Amino acid sequence: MKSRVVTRELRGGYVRGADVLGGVDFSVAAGEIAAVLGPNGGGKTTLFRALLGELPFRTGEVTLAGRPAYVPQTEGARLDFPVSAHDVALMGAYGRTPWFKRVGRDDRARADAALERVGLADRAHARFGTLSGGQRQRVLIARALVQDAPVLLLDEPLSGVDRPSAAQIERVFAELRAEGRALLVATHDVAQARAWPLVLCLNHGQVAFGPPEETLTTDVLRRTYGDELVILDGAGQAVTVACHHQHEH
Ligand SMILES: Nc1ncnc2c1ncn2[C@@H]1O[C@H](COP(=O)(O)OP(=O)(O)OP(=O)(O)O)[C@@H](O)[C@H]1O
Repeated sequence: MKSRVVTRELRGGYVRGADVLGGVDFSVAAGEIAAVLGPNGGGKTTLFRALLGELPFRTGEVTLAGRPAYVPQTEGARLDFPVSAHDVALMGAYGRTPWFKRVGRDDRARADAALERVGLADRAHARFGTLSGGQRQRVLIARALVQDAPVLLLDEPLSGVDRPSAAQIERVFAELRAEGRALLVATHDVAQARAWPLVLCLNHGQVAFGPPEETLTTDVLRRTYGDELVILDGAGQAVTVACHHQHEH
């Protein structure tokens, strides 16, 4: 299968020489989804910034099928801007619109279609800040759909969202995979990662990369999170890591 993202010996950080990412090697093919697991400050967002070309210092190789779309956590979004869900989705078209042109009718239609895909056609004119956390997350995914990128980088898209939003988001993930896109999803949910074909475990450097049966072992999770955070089920299988994030719901 054709690779959409490949990194070789990727290192990088914010200050020259102080690597936050130390040697990351992985490859995600068209139609695949990879969970990116790691503790708080483990380097998940930094990896995404490296793939977006935004990191001040980077060495090694990154091969991408095209510019990736980044879907941030909705918690970081400003809620007081007077923008509608449609305005936010339309922002996905800005990257391909020259500064001297207005966003065209086609892109407006794409924004409508993207909101429809995430189940928010009826909220298109609602103010972004008045939507629920899960709905805002879906709008941010709609923005990425408008961008039409071959690779999507999503920062904890399922964390703290309501159940209907989570179901809708997972449906869209399945569609995006069927379209041959590659998805990297930062998550704290080990059980979720177990359901996906690939897992990348990061703790400043790469701890493991591969299918969940190889990567989600107790040993790997302990090296990723530290002993005290890994919770085992009756069969000794690591099921979760103690939550180190305070998410608002
Ligand atoms: N802009 C920045 N300047 C300097 N250091 C930074 C910057 N952003 C992050 N770091 C540092 O890089 C390291 C990795 O942070 P990063 O945000 O990538 O982790 P993360 O895995 O995404 O964590 P979280 O789960 O909290 O989102 C941390 O030690 C952090 O302090």
